[in-house]
Amino acid sequence: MSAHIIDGKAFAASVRSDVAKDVQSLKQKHGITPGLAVVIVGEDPASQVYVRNKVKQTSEVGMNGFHFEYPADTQEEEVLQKVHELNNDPAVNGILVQLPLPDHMNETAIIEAISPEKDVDGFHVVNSGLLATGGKGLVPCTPLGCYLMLKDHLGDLSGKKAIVVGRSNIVGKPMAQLLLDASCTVTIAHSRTKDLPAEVAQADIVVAAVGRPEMIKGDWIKQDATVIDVGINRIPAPERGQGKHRLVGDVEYATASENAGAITPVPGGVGPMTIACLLKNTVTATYRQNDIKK
Ligand SMILES: NC(=O)C1=CN([C@@H]2O[C@H](COP(=O)(O)OP(=O)(O)OC[C@H]3O[C@@H](n4cnc5c(N)ncnc54)[C@H](OP(=O)(O)O)[C@@H]3O)[C@@H](O)[C@H]2O)C=CC1
Ligand SMILES: Nc1nc(=O)c2c([nH]1)NC[C@@H]1CN(c3ccc(C(=O)N[C@@H](CCC(=O)O)C(=O)O)cc3)C=[N+]21
Repeated sequence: MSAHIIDGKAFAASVRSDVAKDVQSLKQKHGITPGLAVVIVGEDPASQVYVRNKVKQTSEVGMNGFHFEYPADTQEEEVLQKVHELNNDPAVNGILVQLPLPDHMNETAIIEAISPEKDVDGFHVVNSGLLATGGKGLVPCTPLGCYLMLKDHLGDLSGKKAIVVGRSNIVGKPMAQLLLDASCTVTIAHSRTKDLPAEVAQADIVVAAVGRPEMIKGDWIKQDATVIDVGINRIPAPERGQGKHRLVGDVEYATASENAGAITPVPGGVGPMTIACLLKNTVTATYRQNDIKK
């Protein structure tokens, strides 16, 4: 059996269309245009596409976008200064500082400088704390996108066995938290996990967030499991011409599709949903900052 392909690109378009409606209503009823500020330091080539898509889609949904680029050798103090300025700017409802930051910067210090109400990435310790304790904060975009796709495809998730491979603060941990909140039985695997194939084989839901091209093999996947592939890996593709690359996920897609009930492709799966959820979080933040009920 060949798996159902979960179309993240189409789902993201529908999330953005809902966001655009909210933006319209905020403008018409309240005279507010949500604003998203993006701060980028240095030139990480993998981040460039992401940033381009963000800028384009921010204006497509009718929001204001503010874009700040700094060279890689900028002092941390200058970025902190900008974050403070954006915290105090009423036209800015959401702030995203693109990661990774150059090595000489303290990533944590910069993230914690963002006002939690404007932290549309959901990386601030206040927001991760709220997520961990069932509070109402802002949820990191990538896990939120994965969760929305799972809910849309499976409906009730309660009692399902889920495995999250990867335990980063930005993907793995918040993903596990969301699955736990949805009453899944959750395993979090990482580089020290003893028998990863055996752990994966038990799961009804597999979320792969490792950052290693196609490391989750297709024959590990339980029959009819739902597979969400967060990985975005650029690998050489000489078959497309000299120096060309292509994107692959963390899951061996062709073989996993034979076992899985449903699977997200790369590209066209989690990536577009991440950006859609960033816009969604910006609208959510705008409602809350202005004390408006949706
Ligand atoms: N689609 C999207 O919107 C986004 C995609 N990504 C992609 O998702 C992937 C993960 O990102 P991120 O969480 O930031 O990555 P990190 O590098 O921060 O974390 C990777 C995790 O994978 C674990 N890991 C590494 N090797 C193995 C292994 N052999 N077996 C099991 N676990 C392993 C690590 O374990 P340990 O903790 O033990 O070291 C770590 O917890 C990347 O491909 C990234 O590009 C990221 C953000 C957004
Ligand atoms: N503060 C911060 N927040 C982030 O959320 C964040 C970040 N920093 N740094 C980088 C990672 C990576 N990330 C992606 C989002 C969308 C796509 C995306 O749209 N991908 C398309 C493909 C794009 C292409 O063709 O290259 C897809 O998968 O279909 C990719 C990567 C967000 N990240």
